[in-house]
Amino acid sequence: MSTQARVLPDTSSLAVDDAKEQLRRVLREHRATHHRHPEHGHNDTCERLTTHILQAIAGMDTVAAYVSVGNEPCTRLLLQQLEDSGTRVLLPVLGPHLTRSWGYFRRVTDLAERSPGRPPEPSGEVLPAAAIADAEAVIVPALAVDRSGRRLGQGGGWYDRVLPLRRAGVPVCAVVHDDELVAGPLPAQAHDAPVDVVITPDEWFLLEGSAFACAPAPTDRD
Ligand SMILES: Nc1nc2c(c(=O)[nH]1)N(C=O)[C@@H](CNc1ccc(C(=O)N[C@@H](CCC(=O)O)C(=O)O)cc1)CN2
Ligand SMILES: Nc1ncnc2c1ncn2[C@@H]1O[C@H](COP(=O)(O)OP(=O)(O)OP(=O)(O)O)[C@@H](O)[C@H]1O
Repeated sequence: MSTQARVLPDTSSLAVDDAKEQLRRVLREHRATHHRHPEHGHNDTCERLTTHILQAIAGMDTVAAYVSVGNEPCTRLLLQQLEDSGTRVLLPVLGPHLTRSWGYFRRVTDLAERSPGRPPEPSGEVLPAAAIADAEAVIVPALAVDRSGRRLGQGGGWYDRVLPLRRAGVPVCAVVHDDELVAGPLPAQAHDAPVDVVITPDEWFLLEGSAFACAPAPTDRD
């Protein structure tokens, strides 16, 4: 199956910050009208996306992920399945002024909005930003990603600041709706970490040249 990628406005004449803001506006509007999650349960799109994420992180014991909200691609079915398989999952916990901390996922029913306007968070010990070093892969939200691995986030710089703390060679896996995988090029700045893996309900793939893609394939003895 293949969904038409969104054609984004040409922002090449704008300063990078302005270009990002304009694209975020267009992408958020599109998301709000085209990507609804069922009120109860999950649909085929959630299931296909979950299957692809699980394939990308196969064999890993600890990953960092996030709890999807609103019109974001669904990660809640994934969390349910990771709970069942006993995979350890770090989830973002926002401190004062949206500072970057983590908490270990316990179970789906433990997740709760701990402050208004913030994504649901786990209860339990709050770990420092550097806890991302425990993760073997980091699953990140994005508004769009291009086929060269440039990622446009929500604009808070949350991931830009925390991703440099991951261990060397740990893949960043961006999750987007099918039509948010765009031809690009998306605007990018020096602080924007390129992603190693792109995951949508339709497909998932490694970006050529990523340290992850170059890592030796696991053998039966590993
Ligand atoms: N599901 C999900 N979780 C995520 C992200 C995301 O994009 N999606 N993030 C991606 O970066 C980080 C959180 N980023 C955030 C950035 C701003 C606000 C925010 O402004 N919220 C309130 C104010 C809350 C407060 O100040 O206490 C608001 O909307 O008014 C929340 C989360 C980590 N977790
Ligand atoms: N390492 C950093 N240190 C300080 N400021 C940063 C850093 N990385 C990003 N920023 C700032 O954060 C703001 C948002 O950055 P940007 O537009 O790249 O967000 P984004 O990548 O879309 O968001 P996110 O990282 O939350 O997904 C910008 O003002 C940027 O200058």
